[in-house]
Amino acid sequence: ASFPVLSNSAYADGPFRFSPFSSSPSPPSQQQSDPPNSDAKSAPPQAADEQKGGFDPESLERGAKALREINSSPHAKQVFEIMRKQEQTRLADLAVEKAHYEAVQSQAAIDKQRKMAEEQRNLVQQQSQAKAQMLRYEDELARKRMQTDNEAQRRHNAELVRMQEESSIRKEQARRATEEQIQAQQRQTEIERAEIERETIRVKAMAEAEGRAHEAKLTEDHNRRMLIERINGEREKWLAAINTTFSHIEGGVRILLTDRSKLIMTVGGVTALAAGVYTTREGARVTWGYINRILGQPSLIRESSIGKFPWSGIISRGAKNLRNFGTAATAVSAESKTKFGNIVLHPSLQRRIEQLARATANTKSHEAPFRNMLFYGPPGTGKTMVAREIAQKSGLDYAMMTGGDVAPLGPQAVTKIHEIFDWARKSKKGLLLFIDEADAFLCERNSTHMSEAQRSALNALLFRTGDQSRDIVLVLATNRPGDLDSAITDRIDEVIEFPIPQEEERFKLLKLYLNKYLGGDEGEGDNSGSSGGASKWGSLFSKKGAQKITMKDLSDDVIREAAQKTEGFSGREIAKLMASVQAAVYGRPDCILDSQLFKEIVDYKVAEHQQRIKLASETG
Ligand SMILES: Nc1ncnc2c1ncn2[C@@H]1O[C@H](COP(=O)(O)OP(=O)(O)OP(=O)(O)O)[C@@H](O)[C@H]1O
Repeated sequence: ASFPVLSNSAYADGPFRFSPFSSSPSPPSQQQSDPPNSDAKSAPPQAADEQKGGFDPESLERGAKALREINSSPHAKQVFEIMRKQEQTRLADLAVEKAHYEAVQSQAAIDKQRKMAEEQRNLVQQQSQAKAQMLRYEDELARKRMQTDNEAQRRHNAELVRMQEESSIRKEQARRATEEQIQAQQRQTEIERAEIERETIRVKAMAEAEGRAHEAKLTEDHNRRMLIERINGEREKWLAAINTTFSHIEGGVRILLTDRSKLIMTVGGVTALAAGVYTTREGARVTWGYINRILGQPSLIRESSIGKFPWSGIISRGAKNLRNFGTAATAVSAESKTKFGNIVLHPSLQRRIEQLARATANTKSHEAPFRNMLFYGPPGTGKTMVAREIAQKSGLDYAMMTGGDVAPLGPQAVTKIHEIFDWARKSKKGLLLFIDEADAFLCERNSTHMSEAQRSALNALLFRTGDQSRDIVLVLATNRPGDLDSAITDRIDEVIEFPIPQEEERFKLLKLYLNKYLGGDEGEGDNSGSSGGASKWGSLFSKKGAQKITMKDLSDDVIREAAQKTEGFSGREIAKLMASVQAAVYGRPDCILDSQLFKEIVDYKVAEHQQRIKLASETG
């Protein structure tokens, strides 16, 4: 059996594909029945194609021919072998191609796996990130919760502390109230005891007095009888004298009425006498007013070192003032004279005041213009005292007036202000004019409370103090420096504040007034105000021979404790406190001042001070 063998090219090129191992070529019948040289061969190709249904048999023919040639060839076996090898090669190529495709496929699978793994990794990473974020968030939440808890705890603790403090304050207040009540009761008991003792003494004294009164009554009766007898004798004597006188007058009047010329002379003489008396009296009054105005001290001046009249200084006051104030030269030279023994101030303030006093005293000798001063501070801190002392120590003449005196003068105020300055010029030493309560008439000119007269007075003062003066030092004292007119403050060279005394100053003040009021040192220093009054009473009692005050266990520690307690007290309040201590001691029969009584009065005064501040803050 022969196999149709196709060449490779024929196999590839032919329009037919058929297996090289098919049992018979197709269609053989047709191949045989249609020889290549038939009529159709001569027909045009298109028509032939149409006859064969589009099939081209030429390639088959060529294939068959080639097969025949191969079959007939002696190398058919080799050809066949080659074909088989070609086929094997082709199969091997296909296998390679398949392997290649498989390799590509497995590469794609690997890529896919890698991609999946990467996606997996990304997913895991994202998950871990989300988890970390969640953990962070939870941590943050926990921290915030902790902070909130801490804050709440802190608030709670603070609330607890506040409540504890309030409760302790309440307890302290209750304790103080109880103590005060006990002390008040003790004081009341003591007062009642003293009252009873006084009553007993009074009853005794009354019994004695009754005996003495009875005796005196008997003596008085006797005296009265004697007196009546003497008066009767005198009366008779006088009646006789009057009768005689009237009989004489009657005679004279009768003569006058009968004699016309004598009557005219008498009437004329009496009229002339009356006119003379009247004229003389009125003339003297006018002349005195004139002299007073020209030479006398202005009525606004309350206190002055210059005598009221030029001659009065020689007689009494002038001599005393001369002794007190001396000349400027002696005042300057004596260092001790600028020490302010009776005034307790902060050391720096004290130094400044002493220096000012020295400077003021020396100004006149150097013929320099004087420097005006303003003292301000809370009431009772020693402004007036210091001004008075500076005036005294500086060796100048001094005069004091009060701002409150100006307003009542009305329209006359302007004249009075000018009078003061004219009068001040007469001083040869120079004059320190101290105006206390200066804000009373030197307040802001725009103020609605200011009357027209006050405004004019202020203008007059501004006019007189316009230039630097070599004759007058103006010292103003006020509690309200802010109220002063700006033109007034413009004329001030030295502004000094007087603060409330500190603990050390309070200690010194307490000691000073303890000595002054209770230590027998009562005659000296400033006696103005209520404190001064108390001092006078103290000396009055001792002069009358009352029991002397005895001090018991009143150490510096007790006084220092009082100084600590009296925080916020002014100098005046401390002076008054010591005056109260003095009064309490005199209220006791034994006149003993012990630390307990002292502490009681201090506590009482401190409570009073607090109460006053409370009231002031409530009303103000
Ligand atoms: N620094 C002080 N040293 C000693 N005593 C003082 C002092 N301050 C006040 N006092 C006492 O207080 C009283 C009143 O003082 P002073 O009149 O000088 O006060 P002030 O400041 O002028 O008060 P106000 O503004 O009310 O006039 C004095 O008489 C004195 O007893």
